[in-house]
Amino acid sequence: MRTALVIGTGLIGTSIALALSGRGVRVYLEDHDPTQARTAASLGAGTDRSPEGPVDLAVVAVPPAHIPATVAEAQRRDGRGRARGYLDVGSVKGGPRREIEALGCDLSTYLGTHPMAGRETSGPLAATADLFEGRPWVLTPTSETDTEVLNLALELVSLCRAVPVVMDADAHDRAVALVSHTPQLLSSLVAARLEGADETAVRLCGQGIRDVTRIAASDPGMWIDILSANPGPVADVLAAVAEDLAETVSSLRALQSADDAKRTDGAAGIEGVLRRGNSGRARIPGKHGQAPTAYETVAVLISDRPGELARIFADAGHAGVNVEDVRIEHATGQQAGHVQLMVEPSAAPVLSAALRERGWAIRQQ
Ligand SMILES: NC(=O)c1ccc[n+]([C@@H]2O[C@H](COP(=O)([O-])OP(=O)(O)OC[C@H]3O[C@@H](n4cnc5c(N)ncnc54)[C@H](O)[C@@H]3O)[C@@H](O)[C@H]2O)c1
Ligand SMILES: O=C(O)C(=O)C[C@]1(C(=O)O)C=C[C@@H](O)C=C1
Repeated sequence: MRTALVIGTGLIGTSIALALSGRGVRVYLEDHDPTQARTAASLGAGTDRSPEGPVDLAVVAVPPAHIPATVAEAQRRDGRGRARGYLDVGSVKGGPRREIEALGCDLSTYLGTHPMAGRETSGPLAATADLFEGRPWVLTPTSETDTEVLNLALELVSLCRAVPVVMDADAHDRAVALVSHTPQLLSSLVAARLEGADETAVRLCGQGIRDVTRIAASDPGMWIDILSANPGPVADVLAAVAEDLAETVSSLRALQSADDAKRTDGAAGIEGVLRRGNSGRARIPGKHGQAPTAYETVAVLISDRPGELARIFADAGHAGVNVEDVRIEHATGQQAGHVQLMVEPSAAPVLSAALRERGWAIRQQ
């Protein structure tokens, strides 16, 4: 692929454009808000001038409700279309595809796709070239899809260092209802309990609630669009969660009972939920889609000043230890926090000893 047109230069469009530009593709940037395209261009994602003729691939990265009309307009521009192939990156696939078909689009040059990577922030300034590295990128070809367009999509996925996954559009929508759309709502529901909560309670927020509510900071406008395009499958999963919730409430009420037998049942109910949670969590794939790996955490106290993280990673590198994952736990009301370095279990004692030797304070886990 030599040229690409990205329509919609927000978080996802600009991240794709940065990855493509970084690998030598000439990228044209377009947005209905020209300041977004200009910002993306200033970040090095490409040019905000219009291409003179058709490009190899047009990537439509606008909100789901605008995808069908945007694909149709791009295919029809100047009677010859703006590209050899068109793909969208929307979070829902079945409904938009049916609308694209209803608009009379050419289905041979269109392919619906969905990169399973994102963030809770929007816009070009939140974009990064490595957003998709090692992440699944769903492709939903049908018997009508041209091989050339599928190959262009595979090349795009490979240039973004993602992992292609081929799925049927409706199966995709049921899967993301489970692994993305319901989690978004549950995160929002937990965070919503804090809205009117007492300040004394809110001040106690620790890492657990921060983990559970990170995506509650997402843009409501984008999510209304996503959920409106996939309401049935999300309602099905949420209804199953609601049944579990009702049972969990009963178990907790039983635990309040004076009757021993009821308390035993209540404890068994709660234990059941927690254990099912353990086994569901254990199924989440590890880095780069590999089997889940149990890493050991080395927690190091760091102060909040420039260069601390760089220094700790350099010291881990000198010790010959590969840091597999990292998290930062900020201490309330202090200019300090703990950086949690996740490493292979055999590397944990080596890393702890090396960091202690270099003066770092290690917290026992
Ligand atoms: N945010 C995520 O985590 C994520 C992950 C994967 C896929 N997606 C999908 O990617 C798409 C873009 O999401 P985002 O997070 O980058 O949103 P964003 O809000 O950061 O960017 C969307 C951009 O599209 C522009 N736009 C809106 N309507 C347009 C139109 N008709 N023509 C041209 N430009 C238009 C907006 O001005 C904005 O710059 C959505 O379809 C979303 O479902 C999002
Ligand atoms: O990490 C996040 O912030 C996300 O929620 C990204 C996430 C997801 O649920 O995995 C959100 C919606 C997109 O359609 C794809 C990715």
